[in-house]
Amino acid sequence: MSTTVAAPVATQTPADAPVFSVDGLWKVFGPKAERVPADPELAALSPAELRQRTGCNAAVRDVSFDVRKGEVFVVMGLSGSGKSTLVRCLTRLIEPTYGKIAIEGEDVLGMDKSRLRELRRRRAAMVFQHFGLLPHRSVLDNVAYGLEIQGVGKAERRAKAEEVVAKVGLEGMEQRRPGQLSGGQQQRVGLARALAVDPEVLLFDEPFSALDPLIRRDMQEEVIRLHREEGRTMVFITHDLNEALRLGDRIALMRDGRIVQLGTPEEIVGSPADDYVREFVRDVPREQVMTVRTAMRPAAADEAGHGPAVAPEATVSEAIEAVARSGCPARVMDDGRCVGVVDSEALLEVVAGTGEHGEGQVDEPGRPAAPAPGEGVA
Ligand SMILES: Nc1ncnc2c1ncn2[C@@H]1O[C@H](COP(=O)(O)OP(=O)(O)OP(=O)(O)O)[C@@H](O)[C@H]1O
Repeated sequence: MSTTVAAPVATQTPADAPVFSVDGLWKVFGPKAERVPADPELAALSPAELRQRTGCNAAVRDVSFDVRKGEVFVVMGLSGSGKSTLVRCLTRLIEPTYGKIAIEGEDVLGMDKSRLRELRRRRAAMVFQHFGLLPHRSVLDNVAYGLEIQGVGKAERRAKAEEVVAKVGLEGMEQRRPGQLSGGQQQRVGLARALAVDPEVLLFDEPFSALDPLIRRDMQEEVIRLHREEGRTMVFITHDLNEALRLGDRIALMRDGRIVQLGTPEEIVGSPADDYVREFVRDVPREQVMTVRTAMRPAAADEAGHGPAVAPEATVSEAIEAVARSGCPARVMDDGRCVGVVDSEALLEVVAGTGEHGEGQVDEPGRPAAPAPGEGVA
């Protein structure tokens, strides 16, 4: 049995607190696991050396990050990098070995059983890869299940279940059993069940990896739509880089239990923190991820008044289209003001990954190309 060592969590008011705040988190499996984070020499060993010396496996190693309200926070990495362990630690489905976790400023490691139950049932709902549906219950009853175990009355939970079933596009299927649904539809039921309890944060553990590519794409669109419409905070595990880039506001890229880089898709693709990340993102079509901010230069006097307009968050790919159509540089317009221009040369440099903009210089003040201190290379 490992002992959890909980250091005190700073008090923050819910309004300004991140949804999750994780600080120096470790999960070590194996005998006397707690000695590993406590001993700098053991903590510094490679995974293989650690296993050899202690028989322990450090699945999560000294990880720190915040999940901000309303963002889609993606945890990405290859198989075995520690994604599931990390996300399960957030609600103590796996008991962390060392570190601090807070949800909206409340210390998770100090929660008693009933508070923890409340956390898992109401505040941080999980959507799993294997949908975990009850086979003999209808879609509606499966969706209402989370409310039922909370003790919500029948009429109220039925009304809520009907509402979320419609929200995820399963209208007309309320009375079917899970076995009468396709994989994608079953995953929608899983999603609806999590949404029904109206959680502060949805935790997705590789929910779409068993789905075929087209249905997977559909479900990703669904998540994006729900996020846009509801602004719900989401933590999303995936080993698929394209999925991470499509869904993530920010991505934590894990390797051997550590976060090797934490940043926006643009930061990760444009400014990889090390050779591992660079290799990881090598084949990403940069023009679909990088925004025009990367390629922007100040407008000359005769450029500010004409030319196609693009938004600062437009992708390089969109700007290429605008420039190609008009034959002149595009103006980057923010709130009706021209904040710079992008010409074909700078745009092509982003695509090729060469020149001044090759590694994602983000010119705008306050938007560093490199991850912010304490957030980047762990
Ligand atoms: N109960 C356990 N006992 C011992 N080692 C474990 C246990 N659970 C996970 N591990 C190890 O911890 C490491 C991280 O596992 P984890 O499942 O978190 O990785 P993952 O990135 O989610 O992988 P996948 O994408 O394959 O699910 C792996 O080396 C795994 O073998």
